[in-house]
Amino acid sequence: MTPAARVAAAIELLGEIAATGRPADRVAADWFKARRFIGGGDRRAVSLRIWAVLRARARLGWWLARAGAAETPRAQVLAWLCLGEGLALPALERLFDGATFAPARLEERERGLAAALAGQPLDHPDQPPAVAAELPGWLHARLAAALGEHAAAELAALREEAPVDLRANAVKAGREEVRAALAREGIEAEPGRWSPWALRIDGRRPVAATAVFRNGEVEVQDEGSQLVALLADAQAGMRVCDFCAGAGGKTLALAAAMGNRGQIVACDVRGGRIDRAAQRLKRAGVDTVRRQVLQDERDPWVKKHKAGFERVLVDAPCSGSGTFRRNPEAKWRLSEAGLAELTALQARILESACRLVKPGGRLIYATCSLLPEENEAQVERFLAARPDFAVLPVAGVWAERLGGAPPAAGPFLKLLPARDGTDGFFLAVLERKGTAAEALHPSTGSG
Ligand SMILES: C[S@@+](CC[C@H](N)C(=O)[O-])C[C@H]1O[C@@H](n2cnc3c(N)ncnc32)[C@H](O)[C@@H]1O
Repeated sequence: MTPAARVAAAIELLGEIAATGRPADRVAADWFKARRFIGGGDRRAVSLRIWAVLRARARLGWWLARAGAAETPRAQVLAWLCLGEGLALPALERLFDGATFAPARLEERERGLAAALAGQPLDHPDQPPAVAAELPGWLHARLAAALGEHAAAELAALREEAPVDLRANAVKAGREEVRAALAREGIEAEPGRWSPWALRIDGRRPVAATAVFRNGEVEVQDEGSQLVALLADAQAGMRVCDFCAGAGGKTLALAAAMGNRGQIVACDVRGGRIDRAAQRLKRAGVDTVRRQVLQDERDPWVKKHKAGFERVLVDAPCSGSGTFRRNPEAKWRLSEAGLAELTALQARILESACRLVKPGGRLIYATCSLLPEENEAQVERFLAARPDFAVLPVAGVWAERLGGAPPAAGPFLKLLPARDGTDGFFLAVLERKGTAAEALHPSTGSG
């Protein structure tokens, strides 16, 4: 591809992302799949540019509005080339030259726009805080309030690109073994800060193409996700339910924590996601997982298996506000009404999934959100309705599983990107009162 064709491709792909409203990574994957003639180098260059534009969307929009220009994908890319890549008018005219595969020639008003933006920085002191933080106004207000003294550092971190973490699959190999194998394939990795499985690699490397990935010795997984699975404290021989298993990221880690012994039931309402988990489980050498597609959270399967599990992980559907580094466009798809729907769903899931926990067993509630309405408030509401559950302070679980102390004090685990180097996560461990014997004669009538 010529440099101009790469620009044209970025404009086209951004248009597709805006039009479909689907997650940008999936739209991009489908777009490249339909254009297999685009080689690896071109693909990387186009991807880098569209992610850069998506990450800078609010600031680019602010500059475009100031110049009186509409916020189209073409204008966004033009503004990015000026403000993010430092190109001036002559270079832009060479890219927008109207040749085959190149973007159409610049119009007069676009030349004016480029002249107005040339030499300007992307960040400007007049930008409102929400624009500078790359967040919708309502969400900026909520996150800033929730993060308090951490707001400046964490909101800045959420704007940046996330690191790439790997999880050595303990079912097949130790961390040092995996690290050495990756090094032999040219990928340097450093041990993570918290999880005994974690390796962090430098930048975007083709991990999926390595032999060590293909034979299931390593998975791509944020260190925060690994900690959630470790703190679920699933042990060999236990019966564990992963209620919102999705494509099985945490299921795989739970199985590794259990030494691939015991039984895990991976549930989800999306059958397609669980099917994707099947391939990953096979590659990882995990054979303790049964898959269960649920109609909804109150599927009769739940009642049938009440008090049947020592551990129930609810990795709830959430705003994903702790992972905005990875999905920079997700925040623009979220609305206040959508958030209210999510919190109502989380409450319904907790209310139903808790029935699966044996007396003496644990319900682990996790989100990748930084918003208290999805986290602490959700747990408080649940505990008020279910006095047969009590909070198990996370520090004790952390000390037992990982040694030492969690990053911050408090009954729950809260991970913050800038402070802890992970995605943002929340985790609460709730123990069901009573002993295992009571499981046969549960005293609460709610089933
Ligand atoms: C945060 S994602 C799970 C990610 C997964 N645990 C992992 O580690 O890769 C939340 C999941 O909850 C599922 N979900 C949504 N509504 C649900 C419901 N009512 N009952 C169970 N799962 C639900 C979604 O399909 C989604 O896969």
